Amino acid sequence: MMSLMKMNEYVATQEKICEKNDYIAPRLYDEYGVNRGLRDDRGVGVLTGLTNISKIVSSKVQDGKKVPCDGELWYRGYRVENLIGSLGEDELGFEKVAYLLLMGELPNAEEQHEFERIIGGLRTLPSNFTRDVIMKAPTEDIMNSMTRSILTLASYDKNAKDTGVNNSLRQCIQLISEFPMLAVYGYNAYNHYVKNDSMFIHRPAKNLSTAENILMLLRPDKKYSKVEAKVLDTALILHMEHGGGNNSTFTTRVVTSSGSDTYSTMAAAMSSLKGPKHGGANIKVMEMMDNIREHIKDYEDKDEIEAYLSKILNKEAFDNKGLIYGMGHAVYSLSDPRERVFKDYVVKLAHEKGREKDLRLYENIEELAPELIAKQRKIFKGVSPNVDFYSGFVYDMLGIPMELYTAMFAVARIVGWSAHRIEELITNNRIMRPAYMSIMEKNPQI
Ligand SMILES: CC(=O)SCCNC(=O)CCNC(=O)[C@H](O)C(C)(C)COP(=O)(O)OP(=O)(O)OC[C@H]1O[C@@H](n2cnc3c(N)ncnc32)[C@H](O)[C@@H]1OP(=O)(O)O
Ligand SMILES: O=C([O-])CC(=O)C(=O)O
Repeated sequence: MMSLMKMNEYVATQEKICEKNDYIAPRLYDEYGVNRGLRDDRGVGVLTGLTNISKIVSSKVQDGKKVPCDGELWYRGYRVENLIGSLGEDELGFEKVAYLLLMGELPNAEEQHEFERIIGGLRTLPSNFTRDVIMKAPTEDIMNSMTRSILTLASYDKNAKDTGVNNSLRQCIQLISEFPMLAVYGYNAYNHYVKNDSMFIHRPAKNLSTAENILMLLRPDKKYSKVEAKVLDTALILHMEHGGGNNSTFTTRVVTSSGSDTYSTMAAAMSSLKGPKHGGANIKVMEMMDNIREHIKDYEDKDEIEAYLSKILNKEAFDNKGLIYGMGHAVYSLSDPRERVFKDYVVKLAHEKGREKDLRLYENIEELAPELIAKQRKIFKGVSPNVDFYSGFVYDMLGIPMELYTAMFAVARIVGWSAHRIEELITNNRIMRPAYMSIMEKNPQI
């Protein structure tokens, strides 16, 4: 077999050839009227579908002109903050909101109880699945581990290929129940085999909610407080759904439209979500914050913080990608409503846990970064902190390990993906096939 060094040398040379042959001048996109990233030059997405599942508002019309406004997120006709606010102090809402998104209407008490009983009853994996699949080849990349598990679960489903609506709904509900186990057990395997820590695998409880199960499965003593369960439950509700155009949900709709099965569709959506510009940003924010802490002496010194953020933007620091993670959004302009809900929890938890110093650093970045990005980039719609600027800080204060942050997003977003798969199956029935303008030159020599 070729050595890694030789292979690296080979691809370093070939990379230059690819760069020469694959380069397309940005001006050609304007010339041919092609919207890069399926968005126009003001960042507005190309219209590709209709949905009843959720609505995102980021601008309104004032005196006949479209102007940016504070962000709003609606699930099936209800504002997400109102849904969260309508729950009792100790009431956990993941299952109720999941029912709303999947079925299109709020459940009555009996329907909710039945749905919770079904979700609870499905919290089980095939015999030896944890040992034979999850424990094999442990990795810190829990999204990869989960994706592998999802694809393998197809082999245990006698009806895996049936893409009918009712079979797909059954598979989606089953995966929603199984995701917390795939995530936590994947982490447990990594924690033991890679980090040399102790191994424990708790069984999930039928009568506990999704958030409680996650905390219980994660902790050696299975204990958690009501407040911790409430905070995690809220985080999951906030991450459940975000329209048809976000990268992973669009992936769900594209793959569904080809007639593929539920397992393959969800595996594709997972692969999209883990990207650092999408769901993977929650891990990146934490890595970036660690990096900033290492390079900043005074968390109160705004000049020092600004200078380091400038270096990040100029690709001279952190991962040299030029992005300040947790900032900016493809749709929101002035604010992301979910960030505001997270911020309330962050403030409460940071005081309880003695993390005020960290909170100050976050708040200073929250204040400085949008202005800096707006100064250095071409931003038409405004830039503000997104849902994941604070989510990692919250998870950290709940004792959830960083490797699981994007997986927590997936545990929630599979609900939205499922709703969109069902909507696509019921309403569309046409393969998605956009066009690419070919600028290739024909070579008549052979
Ligand atoms: C759950 C979620 O998916 S929320 C998003 C999570 N992602 C992140 O936090 C990663 C950091 N943020 C980003 O990369 C971007 O803001 C995205 C991917 C979320 C949205 O990207 P876009 O819609 O292309 O943003 P927008 O149109 O406002 O960008 C305009 C310019 O500002 C840049 N920009 C936007 N956000 C940032 C940022 N946080 N840091 C640096 N530059 C940024 C864009 O790269 C673009 O630059 P370019 O013209 O040189 O290509
Ligand atoms: O909508 C998007 O582009 C990103 C997303 O999924 C979210 O913010 O939850």
